[in-house]
Amino acid sequence: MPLVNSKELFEKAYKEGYAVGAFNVNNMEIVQAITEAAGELNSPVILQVSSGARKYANARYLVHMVQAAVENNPNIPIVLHLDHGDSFELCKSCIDDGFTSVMIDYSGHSYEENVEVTRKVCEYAHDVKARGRYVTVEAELGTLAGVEDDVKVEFGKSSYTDPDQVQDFVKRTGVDSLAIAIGTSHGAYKFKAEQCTRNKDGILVPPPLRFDILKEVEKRLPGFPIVLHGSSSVPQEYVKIINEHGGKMPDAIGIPEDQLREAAKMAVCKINIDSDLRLGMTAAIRLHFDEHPDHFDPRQYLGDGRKNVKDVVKHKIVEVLGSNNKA
Ligand SMILES: O=C(CO)COP(=O)(O)O
Ligand SMILES: O=C[C@H](O)COP(=O)(O)O
Ligand SMILES: [Zn+2]
Ligand SMILES: [Zn+2]
Repeated sequence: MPLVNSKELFEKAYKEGYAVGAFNVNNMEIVQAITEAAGELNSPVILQVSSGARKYANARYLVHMVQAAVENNPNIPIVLHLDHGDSFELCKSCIDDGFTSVMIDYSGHSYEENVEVTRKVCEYAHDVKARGRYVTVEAELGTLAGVEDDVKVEFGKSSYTDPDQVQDFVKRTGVDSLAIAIGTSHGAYKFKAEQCTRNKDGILVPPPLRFDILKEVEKRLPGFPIVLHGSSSVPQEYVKIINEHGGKMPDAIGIPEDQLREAAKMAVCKINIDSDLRLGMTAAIRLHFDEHPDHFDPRQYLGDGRKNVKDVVKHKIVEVLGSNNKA
């Protein structure tokens, strides 16, 4: 099937209590790993492109690599989504390039500016008469901590989503899904040590997600799909491999998977994961170089990286998202 938007995927996910994984793509191996995993597990999947990815890989390369993945996996629905679009112009350009879904992230601006720009993107994206297809739009209310594109939100400067704003925002913008801030955060260092406790193995345990806010949002917007960014769990086995093979990632920590699984059963229909793929790729490549100092063929170490990324995605689909066999 051709690329799809996220509308029907989210309707089904909401009804059946699972979430669709949104994984960031930056190169061919990552596109292949994600779509092979989803294909083998008969799962819908969202491939998302940040503006950093667009700069790195070139927009045309990414669109065509995703098209190749669609041809190779004709039985699963695949969405091509812009992650953290920071302007109307960028969203427009991706829509014109064939993206089936975009995020306009104006959550760092005033509420009224966020409403205005999101509304404008929706007007363009939803104009079926103009381009014969409906492009779905995600927006954000509240700000996550961590590094997001070139913007670093300091710990303590992040703000949770205010449930009192969500109805007005959705009504005035016509947006299709909403990313909310309930304590997730971007990157591999999601919490400072002083925000956490340590378990018996000395591993940091982060503060729990604000399920009370999620429940309030769900009450105000019944049936409406919610998105969680910053949802990597930072698998400690990969951090350990990285640290034991020349890397240095002290106190890297993520969101416990059981909490994400709970969220996926609720109104959360899209869960964003990027850092865990990076960790899988990096762990495999560091291990490969340590074990085979004589290797210099990129296919050998990138092949190991690709295999690890595929394992990560399969694990997420089955154990966290619950989207296997939902294609
Ligand atoms: O939210 C993300 C992309 O938009 C990715 O989050 P992570 O850094 O937790 O993987
Ligand atoms: O939300 C951020 C994503 O992980 C994308 O990261 P990036 O901007 O480094 O491509
Ligand atoms: Zn944001
Ligand atoms: Zn994000």
